[in-house]
Amino acid sequence: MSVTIRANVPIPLTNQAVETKFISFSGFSDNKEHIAVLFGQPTEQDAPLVRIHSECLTGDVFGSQRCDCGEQLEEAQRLMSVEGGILLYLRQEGRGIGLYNKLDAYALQDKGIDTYKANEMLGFGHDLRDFGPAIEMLASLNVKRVRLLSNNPHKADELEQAGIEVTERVDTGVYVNKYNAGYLKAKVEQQEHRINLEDNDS
Ligand SMILES: Nc1nc2c(ncn2[C@@H]2O[C@H](COP(=O)(O)OP(=O)(O)OP(=O)(O)O)[C@@H](O)[C@H]2O)c(=O)[nH]1
Ligand SMILES: [Zn+2]
Repeated sequence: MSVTIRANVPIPLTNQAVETKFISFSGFSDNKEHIAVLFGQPTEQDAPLVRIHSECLTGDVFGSQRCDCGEQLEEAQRLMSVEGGILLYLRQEGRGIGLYNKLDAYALQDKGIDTYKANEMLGFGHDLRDFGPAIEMLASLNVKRVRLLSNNPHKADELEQAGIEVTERVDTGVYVNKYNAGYLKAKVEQQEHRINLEDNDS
């Protein structure tokens, strides 16, 4: 399994202090358009800040409050615009079930089903994500050590198992509100996400 860089193009972003480059790849086995965004010259750092972010159209683009994805994406860009870093944006919407199915899962959640059970009721696993493409992108960028911006210990495990050293797991902020409180609570209770919901009133 290996991917190669297809294009490496500067794309200036609003309010970025450092240069940003979008890198596309050839050779993903799932044929999806995963992308790496480089802030500054992170590949020259010993262990750059890395965020592996799974696509969430509702949160990332429209600022949905049903999850914390939009805020986490914004935070990653804010931090990386100062210290540099690599944002790996994986096209696996809805933890891999796709947008339409995610909306079906939301409809079930509105009837009181939790986020993981809703996936299962629709006939999916609770999390269908594959972090292989992120590992392949890091390998092709020659990045062997990272500081991982995530509350999800499973992402760190996947990298370590693939031989990429996680020198530090950096917690993201806690973005709880009345619409996403149940979703975040399920992540903490069922998937050991490190999110301190205690100090935050929803
Ligand atoms: N199936 C399903 N997917 C959801 C739901 N809410 C958010 N998502 C998806 O969950 C994924 C969240 O991805 P990330 O933010 O990268 O990962 P994470 O596992 O929450 O871990 P962090 O790195 O701490 O953010 C995205 O693909 C969202 O589209 C939901 O209720 N149901
Ligand atoms: Zn989301």
